[in-house]
Amino acid sequence: MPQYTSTRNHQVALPAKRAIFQGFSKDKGLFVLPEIQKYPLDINQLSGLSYQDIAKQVLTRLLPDFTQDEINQSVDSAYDQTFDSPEIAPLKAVDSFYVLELFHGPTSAFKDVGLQLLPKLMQYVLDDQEKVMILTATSGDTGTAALNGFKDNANTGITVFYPNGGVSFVQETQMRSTFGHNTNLASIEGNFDDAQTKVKQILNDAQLSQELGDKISLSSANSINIGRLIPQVVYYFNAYKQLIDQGKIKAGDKVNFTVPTGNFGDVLAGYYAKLMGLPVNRLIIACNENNVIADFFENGEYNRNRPFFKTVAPSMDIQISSNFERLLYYKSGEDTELIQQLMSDLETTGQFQVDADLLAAIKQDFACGFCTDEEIKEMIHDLYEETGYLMDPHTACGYKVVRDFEEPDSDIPNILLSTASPYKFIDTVYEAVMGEVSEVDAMQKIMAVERQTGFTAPDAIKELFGIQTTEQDSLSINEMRDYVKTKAKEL
Ligand SMILES: N[C@@H](CCOP(=O)(O)O)C(=O)O
Repeated sequence: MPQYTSTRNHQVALPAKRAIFQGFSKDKGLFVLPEIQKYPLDINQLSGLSYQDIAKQVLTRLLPDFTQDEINQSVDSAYDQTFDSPEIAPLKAVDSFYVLELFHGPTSAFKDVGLQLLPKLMQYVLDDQEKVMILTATSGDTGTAALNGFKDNANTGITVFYPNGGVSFVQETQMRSTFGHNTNLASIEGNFDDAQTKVKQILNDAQLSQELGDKISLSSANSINIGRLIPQVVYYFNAYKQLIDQGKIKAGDKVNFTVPTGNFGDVLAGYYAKLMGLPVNRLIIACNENNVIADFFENGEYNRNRPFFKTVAPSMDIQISSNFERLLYYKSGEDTELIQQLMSDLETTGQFQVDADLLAAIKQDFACGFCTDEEIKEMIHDLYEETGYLMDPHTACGYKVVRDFEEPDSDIPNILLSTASPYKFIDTVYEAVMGEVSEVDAMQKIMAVERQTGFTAPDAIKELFGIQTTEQDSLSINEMRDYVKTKAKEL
C-alpha cells in the first residue's frame, strides 16, 4: 500500500490516515505521496460524472488506506446539502474566459470544499479512545470554514487563530458567530505568518504532547494537512469535465488555470491534478502585493525579508507559502536533503535560492504575476462594467494576471479560480462598484451592491447581521501554546 513520506526525510512512511491525523511531520516537513503520477484518473471517462463521483475517484487513489465505504460516506455527507449548487463548483463563461466558482459552500469561500470533507474523513482516522484538537491559522477564510466544518464533531476540538485587524468584517463576524461545544477562536497580535509559524511549532512541541498525554493529539485544518489539500484536486478535474460536457473542449485538450495564491495549497492541488493526468497547459499563480513568489519567478530567490502588506485581498496576505515546499519537493525530483537545506535557510535567514535547473523545471508548468490594491479595485469595476460579472478582490487579483498572460492567438481555454463571494469583502467591492468610499455599515453596502448589480449575496452572509456573536479571545503569540494546552485538556 502506498505510504506518505515527509518532504524533508524519506525515512518517514505513514499510511494516509496517520498522515491526516498528525497533519504535519515531526521533522517540520509536509506529508507527500511520492510519484503521484502513478495514480492517474482516466480523463476519457470524466464526461457525465457528478462532482461526488470524481471526488471518490481522486480520494480512492490518493488515500488508499480508507475503505471504499469510508470514502463514499465521507464524500456523500460532505457535499449533500451544504452547497447551494448541484455542481458544487460551477464553471461559468465570462467574457473570453471561464470562472470556476468555488464559493458555493456554507462559508462562501473555496476552503469549504476541503473543510466540509476533512472532518468526515477525520471520523475514520480517530481510534476509539483518541481525541484531537485541530489547530488552524487563518487569514480569514480557512478559520471560518474550519469552525463550520468541525463544529460539534465527536472527539474533536477546533481552535482558530487569526491576525487582529487582518481579516474582513464579514470573515470576523462569521468566525465569531460559529460556535459549537468544541470551538475556540482567538485573535493574535501578529500577522498570518506569525500565527502559522507558531502553530507549526506547537504541532511539533514534544513537551506539550507529553503534557497532553496519550489520548489527546494535535492536528491541523490548514492545507499543510494533506487531508485538507487532496479534496481540492477534485475541482480541477470537475472544471475540465464541465468544459467537456458544455462542448467547449474534448478529452485531451489542454487548459490553463489561474489561481489566486496565499499559502500555495490551491494552485498545488492543480499541479497534483496535472500529475494525475489532467491536460493542464499552464498553472498561473496570482499574488497580491505580498509578491514573494512573483519575485521568485524572476531569479529563483525566495525572500521574505520585506515589508508585510495588509491588502484588500487579506486572505492572501502571506509571505511564507507553506505548500511551496511540496512543489519544490516534486520539482527537485523528490530531493529531501535539498528541501531540508532550503527550508532551514528560510527559517534562519528568511530566504533561500534555488539553482537555474530547478527554477526552469518550475517554469515548465507555472507562471506567476501579481496585482496591486488599486489594480484589484479597477479589475472588479471593469469586469463588472463590461460583463455584469461581480468578483471578490482575490478573484480580481487573478483576473488581472489572466489578462497579463493572455495569448490572443491561443485557443487554449483559460479558467480562473474564484475563491470567495464578493460579499465577504464588501468594503472593497462597494468602493469598486459604486465608485465611492462610504461610512454606511456593511449590511447597507451589501444591499446597495445587490441592487446595483443584481448579483445576490449568499443568505448565510445576510443572516450574519443581527446574529448573536461571541467576543473572541485575544492573545500574544507567546500565549498561544498555553491556550492550546488549556483548550485541548478541556476536550
Ligand atoms: N488563505 C488562508 C490562509 C491559510 O491557508 P490554508 O489554505 O493553508 O488553510 C485563509 O484564508 O485562512
